[in-house]
Amino acid sequence: MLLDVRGAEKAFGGQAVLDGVDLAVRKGEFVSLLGPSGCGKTTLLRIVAGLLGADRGQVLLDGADITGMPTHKRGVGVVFQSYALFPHLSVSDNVAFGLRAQGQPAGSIRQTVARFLDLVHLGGMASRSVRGLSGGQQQRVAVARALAVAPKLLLLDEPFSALDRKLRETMQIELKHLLREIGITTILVTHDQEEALVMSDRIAVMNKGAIEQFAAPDDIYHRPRTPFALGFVGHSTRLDGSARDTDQGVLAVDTAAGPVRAPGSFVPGSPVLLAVRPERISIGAGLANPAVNSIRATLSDIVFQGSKVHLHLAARGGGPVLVETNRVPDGLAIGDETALNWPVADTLLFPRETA
Ligand SMILES: Nc1ncnc2c1ncn2[C@@H]1O[C@H](COP(=O)(O)OP(=O)(O)OP(=O)(O)O)[C@@H](O)[C@H]1O
Repeated sequence: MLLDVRGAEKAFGGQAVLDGVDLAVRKGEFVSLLGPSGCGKTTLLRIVAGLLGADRGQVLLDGADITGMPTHKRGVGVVFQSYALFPHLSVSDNVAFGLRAQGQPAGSIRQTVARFLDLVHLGGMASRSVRGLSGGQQQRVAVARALAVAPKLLLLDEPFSALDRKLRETMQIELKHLLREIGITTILVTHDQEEALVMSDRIAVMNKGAIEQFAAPDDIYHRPRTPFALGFVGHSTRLDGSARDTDQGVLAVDTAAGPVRAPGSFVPGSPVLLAVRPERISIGAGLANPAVNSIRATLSDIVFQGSKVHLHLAARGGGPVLVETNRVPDGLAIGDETALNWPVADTLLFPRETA
């Protein structure tokens, strides 16, 4: 592991913000800390950066305990949400800043600055003032400045939030490729699931000061471990139910929309939550197939998403259902009732909290 955070705890004014967090990041990996505002992701990043001390716990980088070490000695590069560029300095002087602070010789500084400005496509703007740069260009300077000192670890705190959607998407892909090329280990803080899905090798889904799941994007989408991870990454339809019985590893559940089956097992009578991703549901005739769940629902809205269509339905006796499809089935109109089918194997099962 390049980075190993063990049992990090932090409270502000008696309020716990990090609740004994462990985070182990492999060398060369791109990891996102994903979660809603206030879940503690920036606090965790700042502890890794050395900008904030944890109340308890340890931070190891490359095997060395850096828990009490000041930021500038840690070998980490940080890109902040605001970029925090030096406004009175030129593009190249911004990038050279850390190298000068390290006391590197002028010739080598010139070479390094030129190399990183080329990498971020700002080769022609070295002598420009950073004041006149666009948001995307400023971000590139901030990235070049952070990378120029050859950190072991790059920390990115919501670095795309000041950019408009189109530029954000371009910069995400560009930065992902650049960081992979350099091979640097990176941790990104974001509340944007798309961003985390696009960029990460693994995502740590955070909720209320704890990591609920730390896994590859694909794993979190298809095998969310908690209802929170299910809800925070991707869309889903949720059905509340009560466990009936288990037969050969498949649980039968009674829901308001009718009986539904899911892989798993619970004590009969337990409150459970069932969920299914929108692209797994198909519209058609009702099926009496033990490997397929089938419920009935009424179409309430059709929302075009470009290449996909979202169908919003109301389950008979139940709540809202979301179906993602390539096109609206022939003859299906708003107000029509239809059968919805999805594989039992694609049905997610969780314990349900009851108030
Ligand atoms: N220096 C501080 N003093 C007091 N409370 C703080 C301090 N820093 C953070 N907090 C509180 O700790 C909680 C977690 O903050 P943190 O910035 O880590 O959340 P976050 O998940 O990064 O959210 P956001 O996306 O809004 O930045 C918040 O409730 C915040 O108000």
